[in-house]
Amino acid sequence: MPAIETEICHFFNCVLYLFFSSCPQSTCVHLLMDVLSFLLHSDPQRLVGVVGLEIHAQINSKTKLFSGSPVGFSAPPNSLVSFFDASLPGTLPVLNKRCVEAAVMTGLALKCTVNKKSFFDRKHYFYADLPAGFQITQQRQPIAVDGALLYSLLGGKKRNQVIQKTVRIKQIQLEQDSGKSLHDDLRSQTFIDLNRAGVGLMELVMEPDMSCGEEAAAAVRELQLILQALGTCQGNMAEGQMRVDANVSVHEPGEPLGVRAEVKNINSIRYLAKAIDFEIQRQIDILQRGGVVLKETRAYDSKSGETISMRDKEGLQDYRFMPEPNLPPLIVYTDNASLPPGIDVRQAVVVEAIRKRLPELPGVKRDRLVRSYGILPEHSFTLVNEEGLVEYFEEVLKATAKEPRKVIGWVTNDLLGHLKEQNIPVSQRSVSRTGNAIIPSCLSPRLLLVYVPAVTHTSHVGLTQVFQEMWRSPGKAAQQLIQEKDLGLVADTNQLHSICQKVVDSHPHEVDAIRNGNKKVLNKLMGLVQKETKGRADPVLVRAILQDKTS
Ligand SMILES: Nc1ncnc2c1ncn2[C@@H]1O[C@H](COP(=O)(O)OP(=O)(O)OP(=O)(O)O)[C@@H](O)[C@H]1O
Ligand SMILES: [Mg+2]
Ligand SMILES: [Mg+2]
Repeated sequence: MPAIETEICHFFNCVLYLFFSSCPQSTCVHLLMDVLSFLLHSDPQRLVGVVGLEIHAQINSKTKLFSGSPVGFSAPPNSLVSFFDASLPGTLPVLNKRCVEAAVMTGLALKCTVNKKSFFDRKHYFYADLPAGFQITQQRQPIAVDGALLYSLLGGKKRNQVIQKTVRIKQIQLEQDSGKSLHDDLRSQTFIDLNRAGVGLMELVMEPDMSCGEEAAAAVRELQLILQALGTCQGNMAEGQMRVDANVSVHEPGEPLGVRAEVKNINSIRYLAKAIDFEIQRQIDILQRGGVVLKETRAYDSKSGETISMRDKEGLQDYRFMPEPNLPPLIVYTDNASLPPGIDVRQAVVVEAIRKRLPELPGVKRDRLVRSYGILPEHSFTLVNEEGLVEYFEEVLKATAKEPRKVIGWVTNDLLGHLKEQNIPVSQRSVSRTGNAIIPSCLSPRLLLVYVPAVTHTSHVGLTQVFQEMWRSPGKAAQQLIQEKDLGLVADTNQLHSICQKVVDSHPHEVDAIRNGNKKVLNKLMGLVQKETKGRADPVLVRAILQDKTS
């Protein structure tokens, strides 16, 4: 709060104090004073949002965290359930090494400290899809702590300035997923599907370092790309493989954090941004009206675009955490040299061995693309954002030996435009919707090689036309379309001669300029010839003819 405002508040406080302290009913009065003083100190105009995320990422593993049942999304209900998943008495957990390795790898990629020793705990709550009545999680000492996620936003008027941000990762804990409740409203029945019960989760807890929906969305998108690059989580939010709880509060900068409301289980990045921005505004409105923000759990309703109260969090807090008695401490080893004698190496989780397997992460990939190909940073974001697009871009570059800046324009505008229009992910480019060869052939660099020389060397015009025709006429080969639609390169010397002559005759000033040594003007004449031929004239021939006619 600026000095002058502080002075004013202080003055009012003194007046209030003098006024009320002379009154007899002092308790009541002090309460009133507190409220008034709060209202004077808090300036709702200066309130800003604070966001901290908890992200549940399903571990990409063939089997569950503590049982051998397979993991699958759309299997028939209760077909992937072992006795342990159903919590039958006498069953015991057996830790899945693959899940531990996934959490360690994710921790390393997010610059966390990996705890050599971590523990499993029971978190008790009652819900029909949790047959044991508790979830095995890591409350006391999780597997990884104190990391950071670097992410970027596109800012500026044209949204082409890359703004780098960081959010701290408090911890990554291993835990079990719960089952699913399926509600049949018509018959007022609830069915339980335990296929998901016991699937391995990584809960990533972020510090409250973000301030709005856009930042949270960018951070979650970056995390999703990282997890997908690592292969530790498939990251498909629509299938619930990544679910986000958004903790939101508002406060005045420099003042302590406000009371948080937790918007649970958001399963789309777009909704995440909307839910957070709605929630920030809702809380600001409450404070501006002089109200109080409740500590509660809320849900996002995508239809109305609002968050709705689910339950009061205050009363819910007693999870009765206790150490999981059926699992020993989880030990991971720094390197092979630190393995104790007699241990089965195949059973051990070795951090340095996992570090060596870390792939190129999205941030590093983007930097490399900008450095090696001279493309714009925002284009590197587009490439990395679409699964398979970087590989495709590099294939095209290699096959055509074209300027990277040209290829990027074609790939990001034409190709992505068409794929988005048809709602086809780039990664599925080899799968044709129409069942014929149009998509793979369109997107194959080998095909580009076939038709690039046949269309044009200079502009994308011909190329784009062929491309569009191929989408319109599935199954037809590029060469066939070039002939049928007359899209080929105009290389007929007589025809080009007469077009060039026409251009030369109608531009005597330009011709004089060239003859007087201003060779750049030749480009203008070349442009005019291309205009006449709709960009399909062979530029090498045109240049030669024009040079001849203007010499
Ligand atoms: N004042 C605040 N405003 C916004 N976010 C906050 C605030 N205080 C804490 N957070 C965020 O709330 C989250 C707390 O997560 P944590 O898992 O520690 O506890 P929890 O939400 O109480 O437990 P549960 O796992 O049962 O949901 C963190 O992501 C943290 O950044
Ligand atoms: Mg949590
Ligand atoms: Mg929480």
